[in-house]
Amino acid sequence: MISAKDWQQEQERLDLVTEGLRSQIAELEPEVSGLREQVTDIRKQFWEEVTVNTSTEEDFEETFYSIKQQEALLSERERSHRQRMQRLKSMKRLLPSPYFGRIDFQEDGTGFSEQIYIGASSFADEDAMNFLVYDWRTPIASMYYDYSPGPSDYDTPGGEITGEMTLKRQYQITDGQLQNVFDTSLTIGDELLQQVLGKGANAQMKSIVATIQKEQNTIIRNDKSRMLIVQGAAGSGKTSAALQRVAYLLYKHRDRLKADQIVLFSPNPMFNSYVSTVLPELGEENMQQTTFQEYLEYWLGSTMRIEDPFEQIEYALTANLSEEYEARLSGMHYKASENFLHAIQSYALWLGEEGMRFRSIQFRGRELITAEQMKSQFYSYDRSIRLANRMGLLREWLLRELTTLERQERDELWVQDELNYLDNEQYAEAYSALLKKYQREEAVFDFTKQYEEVYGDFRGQELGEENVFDFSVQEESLLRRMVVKEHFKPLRRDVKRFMFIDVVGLYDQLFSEDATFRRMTNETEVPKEWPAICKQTKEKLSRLELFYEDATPYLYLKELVEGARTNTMVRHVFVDEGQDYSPFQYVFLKRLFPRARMTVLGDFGQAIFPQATNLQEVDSPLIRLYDESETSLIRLVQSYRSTREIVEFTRALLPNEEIVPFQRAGRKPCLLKAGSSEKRAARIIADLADLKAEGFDSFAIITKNAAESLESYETLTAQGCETLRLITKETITFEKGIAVMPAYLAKGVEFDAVLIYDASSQTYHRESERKLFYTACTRAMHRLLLYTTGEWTPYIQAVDTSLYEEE
Ligand SMILES: Nc1ncnc2c1ncn2[C@@H]1O[C@H](COP(=O)(O)OP(=O)(O)OP(=O)(O)O)[C@@H](O)[C@H]1O
Repeated sequence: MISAKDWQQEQERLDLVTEGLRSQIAELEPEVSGLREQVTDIRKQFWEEVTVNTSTEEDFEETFYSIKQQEALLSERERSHRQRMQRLKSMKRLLPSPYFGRIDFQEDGTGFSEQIYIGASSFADEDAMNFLVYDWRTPIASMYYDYSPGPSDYDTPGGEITGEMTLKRQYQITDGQLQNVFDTSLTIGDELLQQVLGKGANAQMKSIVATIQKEQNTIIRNDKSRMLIVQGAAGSGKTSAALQRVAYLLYKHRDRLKADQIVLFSPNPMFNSYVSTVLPELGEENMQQTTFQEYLEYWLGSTMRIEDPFEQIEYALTANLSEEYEARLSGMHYKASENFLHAIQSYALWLGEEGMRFRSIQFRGRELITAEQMKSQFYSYDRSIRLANRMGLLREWLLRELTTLERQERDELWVQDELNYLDNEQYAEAYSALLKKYQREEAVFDFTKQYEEVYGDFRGQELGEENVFDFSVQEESLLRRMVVKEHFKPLRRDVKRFMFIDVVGLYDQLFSEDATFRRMTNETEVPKEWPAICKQTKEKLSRLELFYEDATPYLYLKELVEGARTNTMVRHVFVDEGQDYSPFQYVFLKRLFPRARMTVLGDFGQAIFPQATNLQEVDSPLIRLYDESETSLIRLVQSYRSTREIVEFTRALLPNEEIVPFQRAGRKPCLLKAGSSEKRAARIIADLADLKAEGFDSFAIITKNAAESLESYETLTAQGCETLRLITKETITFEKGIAVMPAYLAKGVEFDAVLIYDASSQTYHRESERKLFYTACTRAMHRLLLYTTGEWTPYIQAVDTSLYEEE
């Protein structure tokens, strides 16, 4: 705590800043609403004031400049309105708590020390001469996060500034009143962090600006790496740092980077709702948010049914052990591997030489162009041309062929039949087309005359000898052309979309017997379950369905053959829960966003999907995705979410993970063995009531899979537990209360208390499920309670007998 005198000085300064904010708000508010009216007025008058006159060239020019002028005026007013509006909003946001930190810094070579107050945004006094508050993202503010009092420095566009930090202070301010002031010698005082972390969980994630830790700050401000990889233990603040980083980038590059040029790939739609308030809280717009599944659906959903990752994990967790299961699991691993990625790349090269598969173009039950014709045309192109480019040439060829075939088709009998059934509208269309054609041929500009002539002809009147335009002959030929053209339209559209390539067949062909597969792909390491994997994949394909593990390789192959799509607008891609993506998916993202930098955040300790990628191993495909010189890896080991007691328990579940608990004390986890399922339910209900009475209000009953969620939901409800919320993969909003959910949906989110419904050895015994169990337990901030009706899962190594209770 600081002295009473210092406290008083601080409160006086706070009053001064609050007063300054109030008076500038009062000044700006009427201006902003005035501007809003002006802009609306200009919009309304826009067309009234502009008289469109195109009689002469000068008139036209005048009109053009008048529009331009109005437009410039409007956009200037709008810009100024936007800027003032933003200033007003940021001042209003600052008002209750204008800053959270202060550093006193004496720059080398100067004889005085400057007081830098740091808050969520900048605020200057009336004449904009003095900064009363510095935005946390300014270069000078970085020292607050990076240094303790003593020698310190920061980077500016003009170079490094060095000096001495003489004071570092933290504030808790509510409604313009100082609540707490801490002087700190640590980088960021533990006291403030203790207080923040001790609070209850929210339905929405909070911003951490006031307590960003040094290592998190390096993530937030990294502006060099093309690829920034963050491997961080559960609760180490990866998601928090990612969102602060978005806010930082938007601030630093505000003149050229907009929120919609940043994309976040999230683990599930509910997560989107969980993180959606952080950026608005910081005065920034939200970035785009999506899931990889959405992307797959977008490109493949119209032709194939794609299993989603949750269906896949449900299978992995619930299906009975059998040969088929082993094969599917082995397939999941193999299809997500780099080996398979290379196999597909080699397969594409092989296809450049032989084996390409096409779908013939059918028309009225006939084959217009056969697959064989396409194949021989395709392989007639120069082999040095890239596969996708050759495919482009073939597409051009097909379109030309269709033009020829379309012409030939006009004399077919079916066309005559169709002519007899044309309706009035189609006739009218033909006449209007004829009219245009006639106008072009005659090159006459007298529309009236033309109309009369054509109209006359329409009524059967003769045209003069010199007018040789034979309308009836022309009419029939035009109608024939129209009819055939209409029928050929879908053929052309399909050709343009590369529908003539048999991608299903190409992917299917890949799953050939061992020797053929090796020959086509140069692959040496084929899983021993290969025949069964082939059978399963082919069966699925025959129904135009794809396993989740097949969807990305399938799309990858499709793009190797057709050419890849790219999005050059996006500049930053964030991948949260990055361990859950396969090498394929990363190659994809790199190709899809060629101008973007990538930030991947994840924890291999929580890798619950079979397609997992290790983020930090030297030979991790992620580390090799971009050039080594462009790649940075940052490790976070300190865990902030859970109490020390919970972290000590959870880290024993994963002996190889490096996790350091933050020193926040709480109750030890409680392991309760109940005599029956009913007794367990009764105990859970009683525990929930106690936890509520203690003041907690966000709870999760976490289960292994969806079936167990439903069962526990029903059992607990039947025994009188009300207001339970059953979370499924379709749930899109995150709310407080008691949620019942499978562990894989609890990824990335947190609760005051977590209750593991069934921690028995019967439910969790496979080594592959250890990380799932760990993920579930690490969702707890303050309390962790585990229940069983049988033996405890072997992952629990707790020797502390005081944790165990029996009913
Ligand atoms: N510097 C910080 N100051 C205050 N709170 C923090 C800080 N860093 C992390 N936290 C808090 O710790 C909790 C966990 O953070 P976050 O969800 O970002 O971690 P994570 O690494 O993404 O976790 P997980 O991988 O387990 O999903 C959140 O409540 C967050 O607010």
